[in-house]
Order: sequence, then structure tokens, then C-alpha cells
Amino acid sequence: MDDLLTTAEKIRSMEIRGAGRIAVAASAALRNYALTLGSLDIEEFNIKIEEAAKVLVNTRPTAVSLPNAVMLTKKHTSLTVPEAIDEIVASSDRFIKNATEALGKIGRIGAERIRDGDVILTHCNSHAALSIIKTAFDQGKRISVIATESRPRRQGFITIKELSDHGIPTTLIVDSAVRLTMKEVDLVVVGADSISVNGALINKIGTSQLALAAQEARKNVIVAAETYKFSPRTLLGEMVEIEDRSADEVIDPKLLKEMPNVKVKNPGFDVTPAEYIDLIITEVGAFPPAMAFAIIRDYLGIELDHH
Ligand SMILES: O=C(COP(=O)(O)O)[C@H](O)[C@H](O)COP(=O)(O)O
Repeated sequence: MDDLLTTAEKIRSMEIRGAGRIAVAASAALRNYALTLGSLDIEEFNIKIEEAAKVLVNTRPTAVSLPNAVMLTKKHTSLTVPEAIDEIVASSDRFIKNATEALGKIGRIGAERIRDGDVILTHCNSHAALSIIKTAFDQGKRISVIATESRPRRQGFITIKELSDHGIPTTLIVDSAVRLTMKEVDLVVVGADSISVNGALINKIGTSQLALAAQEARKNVIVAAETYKFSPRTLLGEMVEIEDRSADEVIDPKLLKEMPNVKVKNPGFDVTPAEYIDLIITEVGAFPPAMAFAIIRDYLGIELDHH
């Protein structure tokens, strides 16, 4: 359990972050934990796996990739522990392999939408979005990127380092410069923490602001999202929970203490309605957001249960 708790803590503290990475880390942690439970009987085994699954899922509430990965990993139909372990190991290995391959496929499918000379605006740090951008660049398209800082955690710094290391000309802007800068932008490319059945995108706080400014300036918005980032529970009318993070990320707590009438709100994510999104690039193809139901039905299964 120690290793699993360490992974859970890394996800909570954002040492491991990004919807894809946390899903892969959680699946691997559950797999390795299952391997330590060989001496239990099947009832005890199932209880332990459920407990561990809860610990992982409760680390961060917004990215549906996390419960989807845990659910796909823990599901087994075996009546003996050795068989259950084999099933869990196989599911986890499959999930991690698919997730890794999905990034390459999203890159190739998404790059088709990028033209020579495009200026691409991106937000936060999304491995799926960057896969599209890097693939287009590797194909010889002379593109450049404008990356937002992404306050308060400044994941934009990870993005500009990654783009710079890849040789891609990149401009860093503060989040509030998005609307002014939009006239220089040809295309917005962002990642996803969750996509609901109605095609709405849940992603890093500020994404909906980019989408609004893009709509106003008639620029296209593309979302890069593996199929496991679609949320089956939104089929049941459930809302995606928006993570509220600590005020300490925004302001020095000592400063805040001196202002008893001030409180800080630090939502980690926001919701971009489907109308603002032109295309969602998944590993199985490019779809308009109206196809979200079909993706959930065909690739996740509408009977999915996270409990
Ligand atoms: O909003 C974020 C990261 O938020 P945080 O930094 O709070 O985890 C990313 O855009 C998505 O998770 C997609 O990332 P990826 O494409 O890498 O899965």
C-alpha cells in the first residue's frame, strides 16, 4: 500500500499532473498493489482493491481519466486471486499501452488540421495538444506557438520548455493577454480533463476564456483528448466536479492573513460549452463535439459504473 499511497500523494500534490499522466500512474499503482495481495482470499482481495481504487480516485476530482483508468484496471471476473491479479495486470498493461499509443495517433490525426505557417495558441500543459503541435512541426510545417502562462501553477512554463527543446518558435503571454493576442492566432489547440456527453470541455481554468475570444475572432478551437477522457457518468446527468484548490497557490498566506475581509477562490478548471469547440481529436478520429455520446457508447460503454 505504501507505493500506492506515494503515487496518490504525487497526484494530489501535482508532482504527477495532466489528465493522461495521472490516469497512467494510477493504473500502474493499482496493478502493482494487486501484485502484493497474492496471499489473500478473493473477498479480502476485492475489498483491498476497492479501498485502493478509492484512494486513487479521491486524489483529484475533475479529470475523468482518473476514475476511467482505475475502473478499467480493477474490473475483473475471476474467482481466484491469482487469476484476478493476472486480469488486473493485463488490463493495466493494455490501458497504459493504449494511452501511450493514443498520444501518437492524436498527433498524426490532429496535425492534418494544421497548415503551414499557422500560429497556434495553447493553454496550460497538455501532452495530447503538444503531440499535435510537435507532429505538425516534424512534418515540416513552419508553425509557431503562443503559450499562456496558466496561473496560478504556471504549467505554461512546462509547455514553453518542451516546445523550445523541440525547436518550435514560441511566445509566452500572461493569461489576460489572450483576447488582445487572438488577432495573431490562426488556431487554438488545447487538451481535456473531461468531456461530457453534451460535448462540453472541462479543462484548465481559463480555457473557456480562450474559446470565447476565439469565437469572437472567428478562429477555430481544437481539443486533443483520448477517448478515456470522455465522462460516462455525465450520461446520468452528473456534473463534472470543478476542483477548488488552495488559496496558497494564489497569494502568500501571510499577506492574506492581514486582510480579514478578503477570501480567495482558486478553481482549477472551467467548462467550455460545445458551441465553442470545432473539433475533438481522439485516437480513433476527429469528431465534432456533438459526437461525444457515440464515443462514450462505443469506447467506454454506457453501463460503466465508477463505484
Ligand atoms: O488542464 C490540464 C492540466 O491540469 P493540471 O496541471 O491541473 O493537471 C491539461 O490541459 C489536461 O489535463 C490535459 O492534459 P494531457 O493532454 O497531458 O492529459
